[in-house]
Amino acid sequence: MKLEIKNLLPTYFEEERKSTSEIWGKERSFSNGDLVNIVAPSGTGKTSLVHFLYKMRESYTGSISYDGKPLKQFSREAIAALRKDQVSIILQDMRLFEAQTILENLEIKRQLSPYHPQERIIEMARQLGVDHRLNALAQNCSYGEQQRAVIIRALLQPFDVLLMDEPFSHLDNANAKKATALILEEAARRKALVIFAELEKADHFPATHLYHL
Ligand SMILES: Nc1ncnc2c1ncn2[C@@H]1O[C@H](COP(=O)(O)OP(=O)(O)OP(=O)(O)O)[C@@H](O)[C@H]1O
Repeated sequence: MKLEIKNLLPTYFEEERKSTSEIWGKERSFSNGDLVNIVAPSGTGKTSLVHFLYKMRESYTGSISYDGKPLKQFSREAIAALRKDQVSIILQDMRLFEAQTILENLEIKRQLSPYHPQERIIEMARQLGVDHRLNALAQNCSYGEQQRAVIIRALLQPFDVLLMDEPFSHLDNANAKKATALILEEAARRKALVIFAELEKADHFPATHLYHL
């Protein structure tokens, strides 16, 4: 799948941002297998960019297209299909069902967009060191545990593109490394494009493209 951005800029940013950014105001094209690290200090628009790419917000000028089709033209049905089968996301805002267990949260997602068998949930949880929390209610889990669950949730569905906005903000370095390894394994399995927005350059992420926002 090809993701292209052209002359993109949040409507609430000054035009001059285009002259200092390697993303805003530029033309970029990404495809399957690309590992894109977007380095973005606070306030440079990391969350805005990820929200735009997932069509959660449309307050931008310029264009975003998937396989040549402008995202702004996707119907409600087309965007639902895109999110179900082609584009997965790890947001800062974790959006777990608080009164459900971690396993229930993950199983709901797995059944919605089947890709892996249920055993894979357990394996991934073990790999990230949260298997002992699978039967705990999401609301009783630490932010770090919830964040690992959110990472697993994103990896349960099929995808060609994985969008990540500060996915390791609640993890220590050792756990961030384990999570990166799992993400890379799952992305490689699908030959996916990964867009990884982070405050600083992530040494444990083998980026094929590095841009400063
Ligand atoms: N809808 C909006 N209207 C006006 N300004 C906005 C809007 N959304 C975001 N901003 C501003 O744009 C800037 C970038 O916001 P964004 O959340 O994209 O940044 P970020 O790089 O993800 O920051 P952080 O690392 O602090 O999460 C901020 O100054 C923010 O206040």
